[in-house]
Amino acid sequence: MIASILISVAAILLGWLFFKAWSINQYWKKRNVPHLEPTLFFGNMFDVVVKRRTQDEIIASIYAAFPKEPIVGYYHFMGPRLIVRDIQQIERVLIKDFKHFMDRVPPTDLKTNALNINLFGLTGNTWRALRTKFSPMFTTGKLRDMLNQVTSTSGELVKLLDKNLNAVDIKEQSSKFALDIIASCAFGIEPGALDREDNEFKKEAERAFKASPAAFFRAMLNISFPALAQKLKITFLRNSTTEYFSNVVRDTLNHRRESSMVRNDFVQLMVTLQKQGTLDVGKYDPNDEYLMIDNSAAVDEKIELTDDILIGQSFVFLLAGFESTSTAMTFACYHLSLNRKAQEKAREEVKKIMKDRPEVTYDCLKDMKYVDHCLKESLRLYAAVGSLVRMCVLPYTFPGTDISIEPGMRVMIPAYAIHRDSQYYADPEEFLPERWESDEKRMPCTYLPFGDGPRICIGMRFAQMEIKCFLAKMLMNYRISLHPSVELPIRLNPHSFLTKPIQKLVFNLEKLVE
Ligand code: HEM
Repeated sequence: MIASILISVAAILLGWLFFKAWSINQYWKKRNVPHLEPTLFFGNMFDVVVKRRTQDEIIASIYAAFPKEPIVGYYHFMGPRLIVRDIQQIERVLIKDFKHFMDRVPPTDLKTNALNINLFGLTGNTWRALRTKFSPMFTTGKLRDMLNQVTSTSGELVKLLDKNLNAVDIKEQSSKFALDIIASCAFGIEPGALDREDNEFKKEAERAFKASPAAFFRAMLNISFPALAQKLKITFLRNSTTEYFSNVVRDTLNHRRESSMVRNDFVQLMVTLQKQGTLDVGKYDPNDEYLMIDNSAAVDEKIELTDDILIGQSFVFLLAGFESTSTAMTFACYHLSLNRKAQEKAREEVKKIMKDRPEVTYDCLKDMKYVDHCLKESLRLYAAVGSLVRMCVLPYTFPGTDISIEPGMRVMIPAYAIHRDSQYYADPEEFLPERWESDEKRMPCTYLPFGDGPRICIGMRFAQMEIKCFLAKMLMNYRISLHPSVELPIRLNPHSFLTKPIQKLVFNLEKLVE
């Protein structure tokens, strides 16, 4: 008797679950929005789970399936979302109608975790107030001051690489380089300190970013079902990781305040910001304009810069700037190794600019135009973030369409697909740095490795400076070729949050002597 009641209850529950999943899958059909047929529970993301394709590759195939549609629907597991295909509509979402699409995620509980108070995840006016405070940290003047930390770390990198030139795992080496720079600039740790294998900071960072089924599950839950993740108290990172990094920044902040020590890094700028309430922008530079967001719609939100807020920002610089930068360095080496002519041309440029100069300066990097084009082209083909996300925060009707959305709807900008669309790039699959030589302006919002609009990557130029410095050192010191063991074409890892190859990219380095 009890068994049959239990079986009936289970059957009803199961039936309800299937009905719920089925009715979610009717969302776009009911609204007459074009979409591909989803599967129950997985929506259009089944291939991600079985590691067949990445989220961005799936989005690109949906993008390709509707060449005439400005906007299409899809299902991110059990969440209906939109993909904006049309460039003018994308420009509206990212820039012109930004006030409707200000956030990426729903507001989080800022009290439970200091690291939640960071620029990437913050919402609404709190984000805006903080972004305005932190933007001056990334102006040309401040980056120039920080270059020293980058160049001294790049010297260490060459010493490290010289020890073994065969089958070099560039991702591993560039990760050490990027981590050392972030540790030095955002956590106030001396450059080179991470060279020791037993370094605690390095161990913790490696643990935090290690790809594992548990990490994939935590990331998926937080991205796809943030409300559920909050309820279950499952965060992106383990509590021990949060505690460790919070303590490092807290100790550094206290030390800087108590001692007379001054260093050119983000920690110092944060201490000044906390003391004065603002940062001096310094000399006007047109390159800084991208940081000066339109604040006309901002409510004058007063934000007290507590230590927790500063900790959150140091941490997001690590979270947003470590893996993305080292992956971009690896992909740039990959493209240069397969395109020998481009590699030689880039090397000639670097050698010419660096002739009779002991060290790379900010102006040297600025003059390396071809290296810049190689980096731009590499990021076009493999942008670390292949799909930008915005959440609708005010009801919106896409102009010229019947598609209306309500707050809470996620809208995806398919950067990976746009970067490979022959409408915007001739021979889109080819690595052609020369395409960036012509000065004529590209259509807005067709090049998005750092996003666009008021929420564009705040660290864009810091990252470009760091990667160009890395490439300049690599080109001056080594001829780079792909190790014959690397299977081509490369495949992307569907279980990685960022665009990353599934196979290890290893290289042979030939030492160049002057
Ligand atoms: C190659 C390296 C990097 C790439 C490809 C990259 C890419 C991106 C992208 C695509 C976004 C989202 C933009 C949008 O939604 O429109 C973003 C946001 C962000 N990035 Fe980066 N990033 C890189 C390096 C860095 C570095 C080095 C830092 C810090 C030092 C950083 C800090 C941030 C922050 C704080 C945000 C959130 C900005 C906001 O919402 O106001 N990133 N990045």
